[in-house]
Amino acid sequence: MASNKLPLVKPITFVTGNAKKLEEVKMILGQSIPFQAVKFDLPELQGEPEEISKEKARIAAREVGGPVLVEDTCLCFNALKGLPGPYVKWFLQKTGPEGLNNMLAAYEDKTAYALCIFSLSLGPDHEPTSFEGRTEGKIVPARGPNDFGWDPVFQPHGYNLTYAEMPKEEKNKISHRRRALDKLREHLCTQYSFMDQP
Ligand SMILES: Nc1ncnc2c1ncn2[C@H]1C[C@H](O)[C@@H](COP(=O)(O)OP(=O)(O)OP(=O)(O)O)O1
Ligand SMILES: [Mg+2]
Repeated sequence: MASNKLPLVKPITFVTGNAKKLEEVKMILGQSIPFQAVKFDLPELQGEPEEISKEKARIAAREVGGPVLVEDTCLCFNALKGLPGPYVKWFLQKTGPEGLNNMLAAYEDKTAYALCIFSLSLGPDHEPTSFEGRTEGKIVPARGPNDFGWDPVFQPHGYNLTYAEMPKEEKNKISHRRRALDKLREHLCTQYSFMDQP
């Protein structure tokens, strides 16, 4: 029976400058989607999270000349109307996780959400499609190993542990990145069939 899925030349190239991010994506996707990784620090626009992610995908598709996947992560404080959001990387570099917690000292509301937006582009002439995952939680004084970003100060709702204190498998079951990747996997598996390079 003829399949009505679109052919997609594999693998998709995941472009990121962040080795830890790549590690999580590999753990979550396993063998379900054929992809390879390229280490490249893509320039990032200022603006709304989805547009930042899509623009990274457009640039990556031009660089790679084929199907690419990129991701942009935001940490959004409700008391600050969503800031630092996509700029959390630069806040973190200057202040460390503890500085992020201190930023909320003046506010009663410590709630926050982690937002992850993957963008898939099939190539330089294609408009990217985005997949968003969001996990609600709150910002707490840092606890747990400080080896990935703001993990020590983010405690997801329903847990007594921060992302940093949770076993990796547990974090990857509920994380913003997991939720976004579930949507991406569903999209790829229902719309495309993977084929080898001609
Ligand atoms: N799951 C996570 N847990 C904790 N910190 C994270 C997580 N994901 C990302 N971060 C950190 C890393 C960065 O400091 C910031 C997100 O910025 P972002 O631009 O998405 O990453 P990046 O610049 O390190 O990689 P990329 O090259 O893919 O853009 O949040
Ligand atoms: Mg980045």
